Amino acid sequence: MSLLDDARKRINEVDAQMADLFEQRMQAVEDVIRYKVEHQMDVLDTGREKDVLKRNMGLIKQDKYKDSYLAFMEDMLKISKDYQKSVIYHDTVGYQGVQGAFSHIASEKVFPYRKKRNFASFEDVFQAVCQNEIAYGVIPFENSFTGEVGEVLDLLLRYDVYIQQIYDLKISQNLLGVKGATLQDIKQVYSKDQAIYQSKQFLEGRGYELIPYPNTALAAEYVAKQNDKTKAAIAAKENAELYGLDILAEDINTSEQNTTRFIIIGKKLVKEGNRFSMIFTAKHEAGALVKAMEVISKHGFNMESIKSRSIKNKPWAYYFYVEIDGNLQDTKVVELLMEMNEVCEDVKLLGAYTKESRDEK
Ligand SMILES: O=C(O)C(=O)C[C@]1(C(=O)O)C=C[C@@H](O)C=C1
Repeated sequence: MSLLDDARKRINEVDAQMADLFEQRMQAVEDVIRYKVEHQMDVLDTGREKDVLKRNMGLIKQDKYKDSYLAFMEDMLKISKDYQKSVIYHDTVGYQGVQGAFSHIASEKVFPYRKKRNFASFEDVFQAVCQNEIAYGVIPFENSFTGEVGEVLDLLLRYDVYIQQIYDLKISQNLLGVKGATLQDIKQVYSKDQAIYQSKQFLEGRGYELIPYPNTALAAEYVAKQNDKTKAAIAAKENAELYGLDILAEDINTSEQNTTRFIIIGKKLVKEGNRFSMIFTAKHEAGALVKAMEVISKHGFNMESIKSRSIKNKPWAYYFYVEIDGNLQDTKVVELLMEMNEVCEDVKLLGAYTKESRDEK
C-alpha cells in the first residue's frame, strides 16, 4: 500500500468517527433548541461560544494546527447556529412595515398560517432571509400605478436570495373613521401621499384637510388612537378590523387596476415554474447589450420584461433585469445561461416562479 493509500485509509476512518461525533453533537443541539424555544432564549450565546473555543483550543497539542482548528470550530458554531435558526424560524415570514400595511396583507394572503415578523426596511428583510432568521420575505416589487421599487432590484443584485414566487395584490383604498362616524363628520384625512393621490377623484370637493402620513396603516392607527369622529384615514380594509375602525367609503382609489406585485424571496433556488428572472451587466464594449438580447432571442425565448438600473458607485454603468418565459429545468435554459455568461460581464439567476397567463386573470 502506498503512503497515499495508507493516509487515505486513516482519513476515512477518522472521517467515519467524525461523522458519528457530528451527529452526536447535533443531537445535543436539538435539545438546546427545545430548551431555548421553551425559555425564549436567543440562538447566539457569545459567552458560551468563548468558553467552547477556549476549552477546545486547549485540547490541541500541536501549535501549528491551532489556527486551522480555530477556523474549524468557528465553522462548527456557525453550522450549529444556522441549523438552530432554520428549525426555530422555518415557518416565519418577514415583511417591511407595520401591521396592516400592504406588505403585511400580502404576507397573510400568501402564507395565512405562518408566523409573521415585521422589519423596518427592505434590506432588513433581505438580511434576515440570508441569516436564516426568517424562511421567506414578502417584498413589493412593482406597482401598476407607480412603477417598480428600484431599491428592491438593487437588493436582489446584492444579496444571495432567490425569487421563489410572485403574488399580485389588488390595492384598494378605503376611508376609515372611528366607530359611529359618518362621511359628514370628517374634517381631516390622514394617509400616505400616494394613497391620497390615488383617491383624488373621491376626495375632490369634499373640503377635507389632507394630511400626509408616513404610511397608510400608521394613519389608521393614529385615527383609532385619537378616537375623534372628525378624523379619518385612507388605508386598506384590513385596517378597519385591526384598529377597530368603521369603513366609511369603500374602494375610493381612482384606478381599479391598481395592483402591486410582491416577490417572495427565500434562500433556496426553486426550479419549478413557467418564468424566470435574471440580472446581467453588459460588457463595456459597443453592441454588448444587443449581443445579450440576441442570445435570448436566438434560443427562442420570449422576454416579458426588461428594466435597467444604474450601478451604484459606477457612474454611467447599468445592469439589466429581465423576465423570461421558460422552465429552469429545460436544457434550453441551461444553454441560454451558459451563453449569457459568455457575452455578459456578470449574470445572476434570480429564481423561477409561476406566472399565470394574462388570459387566466
Ligand atoms: O450552547 C448553546 O447555547 C448553543 O446554542 C450551542 C452552541 C454550540 O453549537 O456549541 C451554538 C450557539 C451558541 O452561540 C453557543 C453554543
